[in-house]
Amino acid sequence: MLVIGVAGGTGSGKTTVVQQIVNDLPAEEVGVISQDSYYKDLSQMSYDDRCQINFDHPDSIDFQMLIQHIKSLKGGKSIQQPVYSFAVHNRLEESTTIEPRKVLIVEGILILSQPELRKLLDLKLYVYAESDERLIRRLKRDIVERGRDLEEVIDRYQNTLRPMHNEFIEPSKEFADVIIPTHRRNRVAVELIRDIIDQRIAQDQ
Ligand SMILES: Nc1ncnc2c1ncn2[C@@H]1O[C@H](COP(=O)(O)OP(=O)(O)O)[C@@H](O)[C@H]1O
Ligand SMILES: O=c1ccn([C@@H]2O[C@H](COP(=O)(O)O)[C@@H](O)[C@H]2O)c(=O)[nH]1
Repeated sequence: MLVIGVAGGTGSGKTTVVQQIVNDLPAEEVGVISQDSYYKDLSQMSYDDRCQINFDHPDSIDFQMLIQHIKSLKGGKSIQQPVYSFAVHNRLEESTTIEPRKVLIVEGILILSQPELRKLLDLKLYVYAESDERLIRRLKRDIVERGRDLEEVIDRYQNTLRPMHNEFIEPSKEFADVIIPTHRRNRVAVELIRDIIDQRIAQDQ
């Protein structure tokens, strides 16, 4: 199995790049897991308390479970991936079955920040966009898709998102094999990654 890690700040375009890569591959050969599914279970807290959590700090993620799940998939076993709701800031009761595939893409802001996790990655990508562009994208997305308002997004950006980005995410760029700029749609970078994946799939046949 080829395991590809895709990191980058919020709004950098990770999900979009992963989608472009996946669209070009046969569905039965590629699986995607998102770091967002591994936010810790906060059921014991009230909604108001959950709203105060720093969701950009590595401690908010159950990396042990994520690492265990990648190891299981590498070992040919399926996993039950938790389902996370941004609307309620919590894990839901249900889970999603993910089957092992030839290619596994693991995507999320902090994917390159954890040494134990990095060891499991065969190819490390960092998706890059300027911070003002990321903030604009995040504002639009969170208001339209995640039920936030302007004040909430700006407050989180200033208090947790920006400092955590500077402390944990931006420095993890040094571990990337390839940095993908997304100030515009970047077809060439996606084709490059696709070629690497094609070669690996062909080798395994
Ligand atoms: N290259 C790009 N140019 C313009 N908009 C983009 C680009 N890449 C992503 N977007 C938009 O920015 C928003 C955030 O992108 P997304 O892929 O969800 O980022 P991430 O997963 O890194 O948070 C989405 O609305 C997406 O359509
Ligand atoms: O309950 C939550 C959990 C996380 N967030 C924010 O999500 C982003 C990470 O997701 P991306 O898709 O990479 O943008 C992170 O910056 C958290 O602040 C949230 O708003 N609510």
